[in-house]
Amino acid sequence: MAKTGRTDTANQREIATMNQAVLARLKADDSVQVLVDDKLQLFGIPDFFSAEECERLMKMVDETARPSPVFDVDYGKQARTSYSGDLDPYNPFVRMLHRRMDDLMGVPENWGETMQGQRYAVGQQFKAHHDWFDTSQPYWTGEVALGGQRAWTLMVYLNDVEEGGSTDFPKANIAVPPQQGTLIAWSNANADGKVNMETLHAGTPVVKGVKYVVTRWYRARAWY
Ligand SMILES: O=C(O)CCC(=O)C(=O)O
Ligand SMILES: [Fe+2]
Repeated sequence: MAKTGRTDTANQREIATMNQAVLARLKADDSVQVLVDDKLQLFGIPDFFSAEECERLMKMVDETARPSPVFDVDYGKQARTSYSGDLDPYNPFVRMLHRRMDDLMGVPENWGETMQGQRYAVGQQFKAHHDWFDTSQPYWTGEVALGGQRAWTLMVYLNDVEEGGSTDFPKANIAVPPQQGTLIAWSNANADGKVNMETLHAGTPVVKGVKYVVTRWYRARAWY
């Protein structure tokens, strides 16, 4: 599991402000289901992407996905055995979906990272981790100078998985099953803008079939 934690106090304040606005917006949105609202804030929206959009994205993931540990941030040895890759941020279809997510959140496009696609074959998984950057890693110096911490996570399941592959939040005792088009969103921080350790989560091993997801992380300020 990645070491998690600090960010500077200015970034904490930015995250706290963002959190308040985003939480109010999501709770006022009829399409949004509140899945957890005590230890962490976790929301779900069925059919956020259409089946056609999911099919198109899965093809794009197949074109970009490579073994995750080779080029991604270090989540710890073998924590992540899926294949992953960033989608093309200039692709009009990707941008259209980015904007839909930004509108849900009520934040500018350049607060969101480019959607990252992931494909898990049978047996592949993403072991329990936090999405917060590991501040002990060399890449952190660059990240803090740019967008700061990953304040929010949005994830969309692109297909139904025959067996396995749920996203588990062990501290909140909830397992979200993959369902095509469903978006889940959670804040990685507490109200004070500091990391919420209860957001520990895992992509559990696929037992049968294959699993495709896209993830878009949001900072609390522009990162490009
Ligand atoms: O695939 C999942 O269910 C979880 C993925 C995840 O946690 C991540 O991409 O950070
Ligand atoms: Fe994650």
